[in-house]
Amino acid sequence: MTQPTTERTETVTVTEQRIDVSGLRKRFGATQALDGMSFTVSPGRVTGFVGPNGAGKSTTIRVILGLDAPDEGRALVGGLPYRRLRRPLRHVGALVDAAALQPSRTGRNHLLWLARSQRLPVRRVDEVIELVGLTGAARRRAGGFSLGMRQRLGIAAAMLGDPPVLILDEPFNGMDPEGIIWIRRFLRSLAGEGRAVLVSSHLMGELQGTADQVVVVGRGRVVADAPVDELVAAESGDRVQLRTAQPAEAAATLQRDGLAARVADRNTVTVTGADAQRIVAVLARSGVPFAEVTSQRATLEDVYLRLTAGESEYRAVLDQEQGR
Ligand SMILES: Nc1ncnc2c1ncn2[C@@H]1O[C@H](COP(=O)(O)OP(=O)(O)OP(=O)(O)O)[C@@H](O)[C@H]1O
Repeated sequence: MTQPTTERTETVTVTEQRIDVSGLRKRFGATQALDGMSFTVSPGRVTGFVGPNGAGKSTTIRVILGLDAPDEGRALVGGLPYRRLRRPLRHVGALVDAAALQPSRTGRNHLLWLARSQRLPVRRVDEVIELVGLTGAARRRAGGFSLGMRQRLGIAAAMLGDPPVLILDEPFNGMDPEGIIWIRRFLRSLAGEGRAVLVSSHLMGELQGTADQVVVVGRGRVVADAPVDELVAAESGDRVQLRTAQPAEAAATLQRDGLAARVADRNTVTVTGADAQRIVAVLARSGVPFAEVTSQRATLEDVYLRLTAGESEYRAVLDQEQGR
């Protein structure tokens, strides 16, 4: 029997919604915390949100969640400012301060209280407890939870309303290695379900395996906003390292073939702008011996350090100009 063509697939579970941050400015006394912050968090993607201390990440998240009002600009979730969402937990789940708990309450009671206050079904509480792997601990007092367990409880709270948009501020904090692996998979599965996920972090390594897109911020504005793969590929710049007992001959041979090769040390040559295959072919033809040819791939950490080092220099120059 043929299936009716109108039958809906079961994998689509959430409506697609995005976060739009545009031209946010916010001043605290003499500090310009946000200075034209603009970016989008798209559905079906994990977007990393990174930057040095004081760059404006938390302030941006607070503005998106309606906890701070911007002086200028706007932040929309699914096209609406947070304060206009009728049942906010159904639209956006957030982990902002995992320590904010009533310590005498059990983990489960904390979630029950939240669910009731937002008129969410009570059965959802046990679902999210299982989802974050807290089944064994949920009936214990939250005051005795480790930071990693509090993070899981905070993520459970964020998931209560089954929201299409998730905002997690430093979710890797306090997680043990097993917890980090769990959260990476969890974030990927949220994006796989079509949710828009914004994750702030200082751990670039974690984001490289997890985020599709990264928004790097400094001094209250966006410094870079690009797919992780693109940033890493651009940083890597087709750099290949060659191990050889005859570096001078190898470099000269490669240069004669039009390649940008230079001797790095007594048994290493670095080549840019060519792939390993071409380098091996040139050397094999000329008969110069070599031991190893390795493509050098940059990490997201390299990208981040370069981008934010620029920010620090800018800050130093600016501070000097302003006589600080
Ligand atoms: N309530 C406040 N009152 C005064 N200054 C504030 C307030 N909140 C933030 N700031 C300042 O605004 C700037 C941006 O801070 P924010 O916490 O948003 O940065 P961040 O990128 O989240 O930093 P971190 O990585 O350290 O959490 C900082 O200089 C901070 O000191």
